[in-house]
Amino acid sequence: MASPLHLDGSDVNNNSSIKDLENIVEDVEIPVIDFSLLTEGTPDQRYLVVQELAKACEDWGFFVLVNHGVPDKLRNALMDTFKGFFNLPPEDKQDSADTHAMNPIRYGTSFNAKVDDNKYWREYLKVMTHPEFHCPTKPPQFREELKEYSACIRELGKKLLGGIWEGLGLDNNYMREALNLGNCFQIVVGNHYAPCPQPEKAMGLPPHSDHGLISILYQNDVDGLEVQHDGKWVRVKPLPNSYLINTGDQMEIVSNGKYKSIVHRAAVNEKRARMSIVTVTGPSLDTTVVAAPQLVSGESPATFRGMKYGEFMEYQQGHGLQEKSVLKLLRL
Ligand SMILES: O=C(O)CCC(=O)C(=O)O
Ligand SMILES: [Fe+2]
Repeated sequence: MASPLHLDGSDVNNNSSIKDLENIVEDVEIPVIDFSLLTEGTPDQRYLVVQELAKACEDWGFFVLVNHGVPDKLRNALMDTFKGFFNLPPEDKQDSADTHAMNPIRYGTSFNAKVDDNKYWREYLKVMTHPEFHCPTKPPQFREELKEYSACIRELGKKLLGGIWEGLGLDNNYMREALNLGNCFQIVVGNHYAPCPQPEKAMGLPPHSDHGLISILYQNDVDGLEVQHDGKWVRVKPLPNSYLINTGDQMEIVSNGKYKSIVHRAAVNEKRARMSIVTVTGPSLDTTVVAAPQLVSGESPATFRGMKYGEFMEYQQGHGLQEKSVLKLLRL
């Protein structure tokens, strides 16, 4: 795949401090959660995996999910189809050009090329798939595959969230209603990071947290995701066929700060194109998200003021991406 970016300086991030290259570690054990125990385990196994999930969310905000049940064939087909989209002639991709944060289909480079001071070495396609399903018309197989994939990930997400609420001592039905998860917002993001001639000077995505409740990510066989943990950047090496799950800003609000959204970034390399597909799941866009009342008390007052999820997302997507900048605005 040819890179849509240029090395005239404008697309390479010259701000090397952002990279913090000294501080990257690889040999850290990231929590692994066996999804099948949550759905098919004995009551004892389920109890234990809910505890593991709670610990992973509290200590990391990030974990590897295995035995998730999403067919490999479907995942691989969709990855190929996203690749097919990025390979289309520029004019076809420009039909979906990112002009506004709330457009249901958005293609672009960097994060928000209109406002980014430094451009990121990334090409993306963001497609809203729930409560209304959207899809680009090319490649022709996109619609069917994305429909099936997004439905599959919604199911997975609902079950994972169920386990997370349980670990927080919250009632699943209550949370479904409070966050209007029947109309949950879902967006599928394809990222393409072409080989970069000067990877030491560029970033694919800068340090940021995701806006939703949880994000469910998989990548091709090229690493590059780094997550912030205990003051270090941990380079993630996924297990074969796994998903990488991270908690987002709405989870931090709902859990009243107990489960922090994890700050992560994407590094690029000189040799091989990297691709990732990230599905972000959140409450319905019109839900005003606040801490679950059961987690607020005299000793633990609410940490964030409420904001409609749709407004939160629009603000985050319409500005430059910077750590947890939107969440910080809501801190009480
Ligand atoms: O490509 C990756 O590994 C990270 C992508 C990401 O963080 C995002 O799309 O929000
Ligand atoms: Fe992200």
